[in-house]
Amino acid sequence: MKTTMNGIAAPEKPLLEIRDVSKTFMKDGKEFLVLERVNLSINEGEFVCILGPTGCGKSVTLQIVAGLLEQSSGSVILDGKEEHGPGPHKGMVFQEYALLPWRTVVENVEIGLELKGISKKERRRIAEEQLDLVGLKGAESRMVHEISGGMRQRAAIARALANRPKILLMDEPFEALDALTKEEMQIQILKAWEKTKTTIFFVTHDVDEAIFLSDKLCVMDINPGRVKKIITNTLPRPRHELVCRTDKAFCEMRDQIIQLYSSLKDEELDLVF
Ligand SMILES: Nc1ncnc2c1ncn2[C@@H]1O[C@H](COP(=O)(O)OP(=O)(O)OP(=O)(O)O)[C@@H](O)[C@H]1O
Repeated sequence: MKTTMNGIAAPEKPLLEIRDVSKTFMKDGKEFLVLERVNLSINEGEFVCILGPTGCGKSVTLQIVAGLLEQSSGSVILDGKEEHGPGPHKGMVFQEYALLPWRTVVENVEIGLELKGISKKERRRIAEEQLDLVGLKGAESRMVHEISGGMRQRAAIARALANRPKILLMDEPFEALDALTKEEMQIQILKAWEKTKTTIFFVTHDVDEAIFLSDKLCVMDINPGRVKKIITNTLPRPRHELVCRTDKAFCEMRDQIIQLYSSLKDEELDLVF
């Protein structure tokens, strides 16, 4: 809860509302339900992670919010308006970096700005600012094939942030990286989030990553994908040091989530027997 200047608690404003979203796909000529009445609200400036076992529908949920998939029922409200389809106000970062190999790093970051018709000088200024924010100062003129996976993902984040999106949607963005680079990237995204105050909706199946990054965790159940529990993250900020992963609060949250996961397995066993 934020406080106003007179010290009175102000209600937080939901930026994104996923309301009763269900999704079915066709499989072998039959409909199968992947998401069942998913409800989730994300406040402006919040960092929310969606977590759950493989196949529970995390990516499908994110793709519906991104406008890349259409829900079968329910609605997605962004900043008070019902959303249909993708748009520049939704920045996206996926596991694959999707950078254009024939462009330099800075030219990749400028793509969205170019489409918006921003002048060359201004888009270069914005792109360089974003590259600096993600720790890529000095790599502006390098080609994509000349930089590491971690650097490519930084460039992809800079490109998404350059458009000043209302929300940044990230689907397991660090999964393809080695363990050390993944940890560096987690710290980097927290720093970028703190500076830009961008709302972030982040998909992961890595419990430690979700606790380290988020304000709120949405744990999903499987078959069909549903919201099992929404947990407020009690781990103090700032969290720039990985050592906070040994904090009591971190370990308690980890235990809580692991217990939730084992209850998902029990339910599946209940169904089997
Ligand atoms: N375009 C599609 N057509 C048909 N089925 C799909 C499609 N996209 C996803 N699915 C199915 O929907 C279910 C949920 O997929 P989703 O990718 O959202 O899972 P996830 O929770 O993100 O898993 P993971 O952690 O492994 O990435 C899976 O059974 C998947 O096979």
